[in-house]
Amino acid sequence: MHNIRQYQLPLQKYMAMMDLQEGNERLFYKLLIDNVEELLPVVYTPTVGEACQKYGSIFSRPQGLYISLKEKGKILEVLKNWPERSIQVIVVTDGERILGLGDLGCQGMGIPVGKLALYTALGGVRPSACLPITLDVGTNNEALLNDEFYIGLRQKRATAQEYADFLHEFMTAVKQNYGEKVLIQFEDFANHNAFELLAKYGTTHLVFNDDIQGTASVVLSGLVAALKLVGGSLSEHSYLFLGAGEAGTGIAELIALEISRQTKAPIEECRKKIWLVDSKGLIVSSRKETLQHFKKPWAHEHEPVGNLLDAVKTIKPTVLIGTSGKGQTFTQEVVEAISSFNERPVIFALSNPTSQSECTAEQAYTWSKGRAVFASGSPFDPVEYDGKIYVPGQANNAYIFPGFGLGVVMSGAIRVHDDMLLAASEALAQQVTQENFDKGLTYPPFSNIRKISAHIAANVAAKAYELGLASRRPRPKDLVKYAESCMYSPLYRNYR
Ligand SMILES: O=C([O-])CC(=O)C(=O)O
Ligand SMILES: [Mg+2]
Repeated sequence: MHNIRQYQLPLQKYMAMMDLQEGNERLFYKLLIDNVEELLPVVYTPTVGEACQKYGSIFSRPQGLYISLKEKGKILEVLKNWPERSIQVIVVTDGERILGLGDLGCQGMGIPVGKLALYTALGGVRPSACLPITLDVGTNNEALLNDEFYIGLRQKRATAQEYADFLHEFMTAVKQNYGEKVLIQFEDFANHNAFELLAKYGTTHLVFNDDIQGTASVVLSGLVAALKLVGGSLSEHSYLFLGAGEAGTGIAELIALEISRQTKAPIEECRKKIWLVDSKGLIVSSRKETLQHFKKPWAHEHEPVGNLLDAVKTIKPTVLIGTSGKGQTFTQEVVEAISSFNERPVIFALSNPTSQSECTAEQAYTWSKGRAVFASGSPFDPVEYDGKIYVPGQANNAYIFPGFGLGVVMSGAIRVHDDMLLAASEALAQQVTQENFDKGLTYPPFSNIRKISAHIAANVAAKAYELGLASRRPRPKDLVKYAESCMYSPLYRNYR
């Protein structure tokens, strides 16, 4: 830590940490686990975003497995080149939507590498059981195509049938090589592909989309906890989203599902409490014809509204959630408007990295005069406003996916079910203590994350058993203890 702290720039710390991961993996995990709050922003958002943008020019050694279009027809062979045989979790990207930074092509590799480092540090999945994969299907990022240090194929992205065939070969090869019980986490795919892949492979493979499902689970948990601060039940609130992509529609659907479970009302009814704004304004029924299919369930009866501020004023939501990938879109006017009719507005600015956050923590607290219950996707430091300290929560899927994945692999689950996402969400919300609430926090601190992950894993596994999706028999009696016993710890062996 002394060495790492000597570096001034976060990117230098990142590079030093990546060197350490390569040179002394145990020490890397020991540092990360013991200093998680300090190092998470280094190996994960926001710094990993900058690292991906500059990946070619900071490149020293390859990490993870690249599979390019050139390997079409030989993907199984390529997979067999990876030295580890017993893989439990794959995180795969095609780099088309890296955080809120757009198409970074092959340089998106930083994301699967970073996510899997958290699988191990936060969720205790053995490092050798983790496989980061980047599918190189080209990039439409002109700057990268012209960059002498770009590390990927210099061609436009494959699309349509060519893309579908390539992905199909990949999915088939993974199952053939590693069996049914390898968890495949899709990460940072563009909207259209993300929804399609999840729907297509959800019934044949053990797949999980972190941006749709992981984000949904973490945000639902934060909302349930926020209700302790603002009062009311989920169904008594109204929700407005800016951004109707993977995170926005994923969160919206999980909220609707949970409301439906709680009130026994049909899910179609529950969806009506939730409104989404995209780049063309409020999603309303008159736009239905031209909407992408994943937005259609949110096209409620309403006259057209062109922008977020007007939508806030007409819908009068109690909860405002940003998932658009664009920074500084929760303007002073927007925050003041929602604060004018809510005693305690709930404001979640979820886009990553920090540069893309819809507003900063300081802005949220200042413009709401200290009344907002605020959380963000990337970390913000505590803010002092009017003599009081406000601690923002970090509503990032990093709370969920490591424990979720551990629960899946330890129970030998063969499919992911939405109820397992609800189970993860519930377990996380239960880990928020009175002391956290007293500080205005809707998430427990990351310093306890391994204990939190064990509880999430146990609840997810319990649900998998209940649904008949778990293949590990017999079912361990105490699932929390079992989860803890499965967790990798970076200890040196004793030699005699
Ligand atoms: O990586 C993160 O910090 C959260 C996430 O999945 C995303 O923004 O795509
Ligand atoms: Mg992501």
